[in-house]
Amino acid sequence: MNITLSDISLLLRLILDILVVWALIYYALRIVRNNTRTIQITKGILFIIIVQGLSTLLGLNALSFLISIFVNWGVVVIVIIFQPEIRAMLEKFGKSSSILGANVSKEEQINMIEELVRACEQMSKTKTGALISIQRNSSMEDYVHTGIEMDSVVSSELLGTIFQYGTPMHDGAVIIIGNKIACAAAYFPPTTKDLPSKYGARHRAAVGISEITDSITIIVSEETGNISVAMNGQLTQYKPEGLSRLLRNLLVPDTEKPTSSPLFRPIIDTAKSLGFNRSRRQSETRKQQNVDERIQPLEIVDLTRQGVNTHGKAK
Ligand SMILES: Nc1ncnc2c1ncn2[C@@H]1O[C@H](COP(=O)(O)OP(=O)(O)OP(=O)(O)O)[C@@H](O)[C@H]1O
Repeated sequence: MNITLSDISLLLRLILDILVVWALIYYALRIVRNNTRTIQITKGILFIIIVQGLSTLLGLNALSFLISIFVNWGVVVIVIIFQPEIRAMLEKFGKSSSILGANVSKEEQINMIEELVRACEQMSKTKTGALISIQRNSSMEDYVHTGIEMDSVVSSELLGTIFQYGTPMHDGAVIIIGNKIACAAAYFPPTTKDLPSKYGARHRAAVGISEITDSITIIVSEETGNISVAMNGQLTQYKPEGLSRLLRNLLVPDTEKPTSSPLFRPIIDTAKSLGFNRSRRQSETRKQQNVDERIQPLEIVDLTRQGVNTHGKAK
């Protein structure tokens, strides 16, 4: 059998086509899964598609006509409704890692984590409420503009001062980009999910921002002093040592590996954010390590699962 160059080219194009479509579906499903709003809207769209199928099958022409008008305009409606999610997805594809983007060295990043964890530990002891979000691949510029803009290297003293009760900037969130505080007193859109009643507006805001960006958001509870982290719509409680390990795992780039050419950086970053850079075993080990760092399993609020009662205990 003769395989020509055009056959190989056709095969490569086919593989590329499948990979791109797969990545788009994978991303879309991830966005839908992590956000109650998108789950509800997707259910609505599926319902309309089923009704249209049935109406065509049963010959209900008027209903079928009405739905077809709706479907024709549906693309525009979907783009408008999903605008924040589509934007987040495109930014994720197009932007390089915030660490690389902000040109932060490994030492600076480690120093930022140490200062941040020290601040959280101190605020936890004094029960000072805090909400701190670290930008990763998705841009948080829009949220920076809702607060008081700053450009200061992260230090535990500065974070402690910002969240000091009664000061003008203590209300709202701090956003960290690279190793700098980009703003204080920022507003995050709260989640629409049903959270256990012990979680108030601060935790809602943290979960909300974690649903629409890939940020890491740390909450220190004013009520209990507990430190929690919101990521991908999930809230997990950590001890300071666990928090430090988690942040190092997620934020400190692996410098032993050779750095990639700037041309391929966006592709590699996207692949990394999709989890292609880690072997399954490495990712399992890290996951396990993070699970071990959690303060206690019963305190984990897995918001993607339905079986959570009002005390935050998984059924
Ligand atoms: N949408 C928001 N964006 C940013 N910060 C917010 C938002 N909503 C509330 N906050 C912050 O959370 C504070 C109120 O927290 P609240 O006590 O209601 O929440 P909580 O989750 O019960 O936290 P805690 O355990 O600390 O009491 C506000 O003073 C404000 O600083």
